[in-house]
Formats: sequence, C-alpha cells, structure tokens
Amino acid sequence: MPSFSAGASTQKQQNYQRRRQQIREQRKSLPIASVEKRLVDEVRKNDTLIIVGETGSGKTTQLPQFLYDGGFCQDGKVIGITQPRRVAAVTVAKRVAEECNDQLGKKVGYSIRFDDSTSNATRIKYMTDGLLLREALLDPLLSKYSVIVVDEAHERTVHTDVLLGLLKKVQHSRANASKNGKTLPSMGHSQNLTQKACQGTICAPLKLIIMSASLDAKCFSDYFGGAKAVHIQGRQYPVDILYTYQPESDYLDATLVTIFQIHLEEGPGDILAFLTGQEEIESLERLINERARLLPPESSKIWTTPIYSSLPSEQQMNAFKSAPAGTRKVVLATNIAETSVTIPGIKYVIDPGMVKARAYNPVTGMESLIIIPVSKAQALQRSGRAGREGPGKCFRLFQESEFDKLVDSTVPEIKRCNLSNVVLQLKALGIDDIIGFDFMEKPSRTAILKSLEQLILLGALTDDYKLSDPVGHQMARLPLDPMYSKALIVASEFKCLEEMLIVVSMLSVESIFFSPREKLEELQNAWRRAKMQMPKREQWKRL
Ligand SMILES: Nc1ncnc2c1ncn2[C@@H]1O[C@H](COP(=O)(O)OP(=O)(O)OP(=O)(O)O)[C@@H](O)[C@H]1O
Repeated sequence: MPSFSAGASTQKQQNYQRRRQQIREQRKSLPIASVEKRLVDEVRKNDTLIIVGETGSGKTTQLPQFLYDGGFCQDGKVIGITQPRRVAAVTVAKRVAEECNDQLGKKVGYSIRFDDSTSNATRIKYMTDGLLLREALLDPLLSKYSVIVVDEAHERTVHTDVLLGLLKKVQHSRANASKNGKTLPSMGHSQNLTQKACQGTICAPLKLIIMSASLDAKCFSDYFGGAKAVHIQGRQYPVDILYTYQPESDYLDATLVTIFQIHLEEGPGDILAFLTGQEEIESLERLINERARLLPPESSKIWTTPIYSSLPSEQQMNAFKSAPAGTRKVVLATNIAETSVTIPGIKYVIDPGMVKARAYNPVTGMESLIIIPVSKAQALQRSGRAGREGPGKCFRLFQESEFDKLVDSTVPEIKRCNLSNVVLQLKALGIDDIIGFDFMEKPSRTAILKSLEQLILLGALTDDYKLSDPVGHQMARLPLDPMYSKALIVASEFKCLEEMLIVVSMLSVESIFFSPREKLEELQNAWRRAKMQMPKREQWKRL
C-alpha cells in the first residue's frame, strides 16, 4: 500500500486549525478565564475598578476581549488600554489580534508615537499612556472611549500619573454630562474645535480600570474615592525564585557566569537577562559571544539578541523570534521587557536587581540617570516574564535578605523628573492651576515652580503663566522636551531646521551609536569614507 502525504494547502489548513485550537485552549486555561462574568459585571456596576492579578494571569490580553464580548463597544465605542512602553503595546496588540482571529489594525490595533495600526473598525486599541495624553489634547473628553484600562499602573511613569489625574477629571465631566442629557460641561479646558464638536452629543460615563500584578490597591482606591478592588487568584505556571548565597560585587560578571551556568546545566529554554542600559547590553553581548566560542563542540549554540528602547523597532522584534533548532536564545533587555510582554521561549530570567532611573535636582534644575536597586514590584514583574508558556526559574543575583530590604514600589517618576513637559501638557489641556491639580502624589512645589520659570524663559508661557500664542501651543504639540521643541521652532526661523533636527535626534537617545553585528563591514567602510570627506566631518563637529 503506497503512503500519502497531505497537499501543501491541506497542510497549511491543518496547521492553522492546530494553532487556533492551541490558542483556544491557552485562553481557557488562564486564571482570569474563570472570572470573566464576574469581572464584566463589576465593570458594569463600578465606574472605576482596580484589578490586581498575578503576572501571566491574563489581564492584559483577556480583559479587553471580555469587555468587547460584554457589549462595551456598542455604538462604535472603543476600549483603550494604555501601556507604559511601546514594545508592550505593539506585541500585545499583535497577540490579541491573533487570538481574535483577525488582522491587526481591524478589530484590534495599536497606536504609539510615529506608528499607528488602527482603523475606523478598531474597537480594542492598545497604546502608550503618552499617546492617550496627546489624544486628550484634541478630544478633552476622550469621547470615543467607553472604557480606558490603565495597565501596569504600578510603574507610575510620569505619563501614568498625569493620565490618572486627567481621567479622574474626564470621568467627572462625562458623568455630569450623561446626567444632564445632551449638554457637555466645560472641563476648564480652553475651548477648542473638538470640544465644540463634542458638545451636543450624548457622552456616556467613562469606565476606568486600573490594573497591575504589583500595585498598592489601597493607595489607588483612596485616590479614586474608595474604588472597588478585585483580586484574581492564581497563575498559570510556577516560577522558582533562586537567590545567591553571597552578595555579588560585579553584577555584570555574575550575569555572564549565570548565563553559562544555565546553558550548561539546565534543560532547554531561553534566557532573559535584565541589564540597565545599552552600554551594558553591548558589552555583555560581546563577552557572551567570545565565551560561546570556547564551548565544547557538542554543546548547543547561543544566540544573543538585545532589546532596549533606542534600538530600531525591527531589531527589538528579533527578541520575539524563535531561536534556530539546537540554539538557546539569550535576550539581553533593559526594563522595557519588564512588564506586560511575553517573549516566546523564555524559561529562565536573570535579575541582577539593578535599574537605571531618572533623578532630578529641583534646586539646580539638573536631571540625571542613576543606577539604583529595583523595587520589590519590579523584581516581581521581572520574575513574571518566566512561567508564561510553562514552569520557569528566576535567578536573582542577590541574597534573599537583600530582597527584603528593597522598597515595595518605585518612587513615582513625577517626583524625580523635570516637570516642564508635564506642566506644558497640562497648560495645553487647559489646566491652569498646576499646583492645585489633583495629582495622585504631588510633585514638590519647588519642582513645579522651577518648571514654570523654565517655560517662561523659553517663551512657552506668558508672564501671567498662560500658554503663549503661537509658541506655547506649537511647543505643546511637539512630543519632545520643551527645550528641544523651542530649539526646533527657533531653528525653523533661522533656516537651520535640518541641522537642528539632527542635533535634537542625537540628544534624544541614550547613545547615537548602534552597530549591528551583520553590518560591521558596512560600518567600517562608512568610517573610511567619512575620514576621506573632511568638509563633511567639519560640519558634524560644528553640529
Ligand atoms: N505574544 C504572546 N505569545 C504567546 N503567548 C502569549 C503572548 N501574549 C500572551 N500570551 C499568553 O497569555 C498569558 C497571559 O498574558 P497577559 O499578558 O494577558 O497576562 P497578564 O496577567 O497581563 O500579565 P502581566 O501582569 O505580566 O502583564 C501569558 O502568560 C502567555 O501564556
């Protein structure tokens, strides 16, 4: 009897069916699946809800789908989910579109600065918190949204904190509007075209959901007037946490040693190591590749792939690809891979316990980046990147006694950054009394005054603290540090915009150098050419 194989198209169909079945089963097995009805009911009953559930329990990917099925997108309304980081917004949207068996950009889409994959059909929209703030400039009542989910709220980025204050205000205005029938009250914003467009329409109350695996529910509940908090129990797979016996004096070296220890002693599974920045990642990548050459020929190979914010996004996406057969993927990441993301294949997480954070001295007005120990919440998020596709292990490169000494959660960024941008955004939103603004945690008065002073000096505010016209309005529209926005506006007057764009771009990233391994030869040739083009070099020096 001859043997037969399925034709290519039948095989494709079978693979597709298998994948659909796998996704259905994965979704059903998530801890959140058993509380779908309860969660949807709670959202119906409460205008603000706080949801705390373990990492990997299914909050980010499932809740928006539950709400969609529960009828929260009727009348073309949109469910918006904010993420502190671009990479999370993009990858989660892709996953949810796949789960919905739909093309990205239709029912499910994402919107981040300079990249929008949404359409008129989009009903579940993932975006960065900064982007939603920008949308509020154009539509102060966020009228197209029925629900806004602020995910990973524990991160307390400056955008999250401003957004929380703003959403509270929007909720209040929309609740009043729906009570009064058709008339929308003023939010204290300057009358703009969109608000005029909003007036005369019925705006339903805005549902707000605050979510994380590691937030202080009480603190958020108090801020939102005693909002209800629900806890989702359980996680899909266990993660073993291991600590070192001794303190490690050099965490980079300890990370290198741990990577090879896992590679040689543990079973299959990819590794995710957290480092503090591009320089550390590049130097560790070099060391790993040097040492990998000395591995015995019979041992499996190592494929390193970095992920940090200034890496081009196509390169960032490499971390989400599978390693070739017989190769272990080692992802070297900053904290951009700390929350929300699921990196396929990751079984082992290495956490040296350090992070690069912004610090600000309001007296000198100087901002800096410093390396500090992570908080307990961050350590928990990092370990949660394992155990998403099966049981995992997290190697913390510090002693357990050190973990106990870590602060519970990170100091909100709003308390340790230059507030000029925040103040400018709030002014553009029509919020004049910055000191009186209902921040969840108020920044220091000195920091606010220093920012007001800087904005007056830059000409963004008038002497009576009003947004200047046109410069202040133009500056608020540019998604940049006010100093850079002003530089671009002035450069355009002086006809040197192109040069200033180069300078601002260079100043906006941690490092302007990026040398992908596969382009090393191209890079060396470019350097040789640059050496021969002296006049051009002079121009660079001037810049
Ligand atoms: N891109 C993906 N590829 C494969 N599986 C995924 C992907 N995204 C999510 N999953 C699966 O869905 C599960 C739930 O993910 P989800 O992001 O919804 O959890 P979460 O509770 O929001 O976690 P966290 O608090 O860490 O953000 C993951 O543990 C993983 O099993």
